[in-house]
Amino acid sequence: MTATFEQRLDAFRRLDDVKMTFARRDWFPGTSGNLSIKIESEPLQFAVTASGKDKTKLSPEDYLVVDRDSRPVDSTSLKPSAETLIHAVVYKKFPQAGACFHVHTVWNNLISELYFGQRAFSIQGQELIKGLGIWEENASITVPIVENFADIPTLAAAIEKVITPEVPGVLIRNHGIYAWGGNDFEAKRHLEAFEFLFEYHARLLQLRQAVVSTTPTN
Ligand SMILES: CSC[C@@H](O)[C@@H](O)C(=O)COP(=O)(O)O
Ligand SMILES: [Zn+2]
Repeated sequence: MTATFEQRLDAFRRLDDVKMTFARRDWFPGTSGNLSIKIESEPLQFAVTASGKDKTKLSPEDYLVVDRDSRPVDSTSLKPSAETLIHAVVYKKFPQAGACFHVHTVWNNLISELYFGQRAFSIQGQELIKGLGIWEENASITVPIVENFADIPTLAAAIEKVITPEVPGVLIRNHGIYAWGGNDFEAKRHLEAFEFLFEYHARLLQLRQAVVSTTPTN
């Protein structure tokens, strides 16, 4: 069934809300980033940001609805995000996912470059890991990191291969993060938790370095 007018309006309003919250944090530099909310599972349809828009602004032409092949459901002059295929991969691999958000931040870019050699970033014993829905004591998480292939089908295939249901996110080297959740509230919480963990870890490394370089050796 095609998404109803009410379903679209609800998804677009939710996207507006998330978008403006992230925009206030400067999470969309240079028109980067894209957001989606699932509307229908069978057949898959989701609302996604239009490509190349200034995501710090609201306009009547910010979103469109696409199908499982990332094609617009309605006739429209809007182009779906260039990275819509990645959202589709997430929804197809994890049918329970209801929203997927992508941002480029300095912290996620730094972590993706620092740990690209291991193709993963791991962190343990941080309270904010609970923000990812992982409640065990002293939990550790591993976020996969993929190469930033310019060809989006290649990038989407690389992402499909490494994402797991345990950790709701993936880093793209020197590009950004995709995070998802059962709905927009959960996907936002996951993204915020990841960003906290990345910033904490990068700052910790900096501080340790500063302490080492100012500690007398004798
Ligand atoms: C302008 S830099 C960012 C783009 O290359 C891309 O990575 C991105 O996140 C936004 O693309 P978009 O097509 O607007 O969804
Ligand atoms: Zn991007």
